Amino acid sequence: MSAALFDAADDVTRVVGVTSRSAEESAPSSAGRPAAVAAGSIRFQKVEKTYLSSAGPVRALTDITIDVPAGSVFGIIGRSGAGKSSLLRTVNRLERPTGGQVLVDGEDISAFNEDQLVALRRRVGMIFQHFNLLSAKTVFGNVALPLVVAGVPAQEVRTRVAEVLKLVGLEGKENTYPSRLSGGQKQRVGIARALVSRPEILLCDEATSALDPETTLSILSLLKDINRRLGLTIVLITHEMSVIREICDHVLVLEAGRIAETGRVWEVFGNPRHEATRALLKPLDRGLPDDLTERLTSLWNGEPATALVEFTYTGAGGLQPDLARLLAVLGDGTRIIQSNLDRIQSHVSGRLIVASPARADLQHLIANPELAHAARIIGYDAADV
Ligand SMILES: Nc1ncnc2c1ncn2[C@@H]1O[C@H](COP(=O)(O)OP(=O)(O)OP(=O)(O)O)[C@@H](O)[C@H]1O
Repeated sequence: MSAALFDAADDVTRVVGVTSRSAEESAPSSAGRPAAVAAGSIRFQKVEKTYLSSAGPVRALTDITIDVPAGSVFGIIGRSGAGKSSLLRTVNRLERPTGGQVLVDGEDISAFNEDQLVALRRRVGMIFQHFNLLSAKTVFGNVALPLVVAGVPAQEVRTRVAEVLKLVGLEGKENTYPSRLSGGQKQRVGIARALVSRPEILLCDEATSALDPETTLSILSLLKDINRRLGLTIVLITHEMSVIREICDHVLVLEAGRIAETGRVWEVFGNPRHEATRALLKPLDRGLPDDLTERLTSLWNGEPATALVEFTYTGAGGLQPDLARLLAVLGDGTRIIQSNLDRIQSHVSGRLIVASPARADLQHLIANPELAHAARIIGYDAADV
């Protein structure tokens, strides 16, 4: 989220409902939900968003239609300015679409009045990149805030805060102030505050972007754990494919406000179709080392040489690198040079590069659909690579 564009303190105020009339029971959480719709489902239907700025209209979202299954972890990724924040924030009406509808549990939230919005924001929790904690309040005070605002009795507040602090691993930190916490602990407080209202949906706005890699992994694993244990839907935005790979079931790639592609994570990783997706995946692809690239020739002169062959796996149809089969086809002297394989949602995808003695029929031998989804000779080296 572009910090300059939004007032983060204002966001958290609206999300915990400080400015709204307090009444936890103001509108029943499932009011109006069609019987067949699972709690925690979201449908974006022809969603459009155009901002009116002093420089003229800015079209942020165009024709977004997609379902977020209840109970899934759904990642939205895209380059800066692609529209991720704009889309995420329509789910709790921090942004209002200028066209189309957002349905939460089958209800169109665009016509919600103030009371319904208060109830919606209890069903849809949110965490932020910069945590947005109140520095003058302790961990307990921050986490308790949404319940206190909602007029929940003190004893129940204590019970529920203790419950969520245990869930996020912050027992014993109740009386600590945010300034004494690490970034990861602050985000755990943010998660606890979002969960204390027992939401069906958790929105994560670049929740790990301000954290180091190790803390990022611990927060992602906490989110996955919460998703599994509580069954709540998680929608997260990120600009890092590694975050998507780590915890998401489904991914939506946005490009200039439109859907570039979408699908299950293993499908999109294994066979990225859009240029924007391939660019986002690039940092995860190690590529061939320079020392090898520089030595390779594209033509073979028939003399003894080594051929470097790249096998590509998309994860489709259960096809995996089978070393025995590769050796049976390529023969003795075949060695693995580099592997860029990933196992996502039980599907193996990526690239395997092997060195094999050059021979005239090699191209024919590797074009075997039982070996890989695609295969190509990268080049030849007269010496042994
Ligand atoms: N309040 C606003 N007024 C005017 N333009 C806006 C506003 N909010 C967002 N935009 C514009 O809408 C487009 C999408 O912005 P958005 O913040 O949704 O993208 P993003 O993918 O989340 O970007 P980033 O990763 O940089 O946070 C951008 O062109 C942005 O400049």
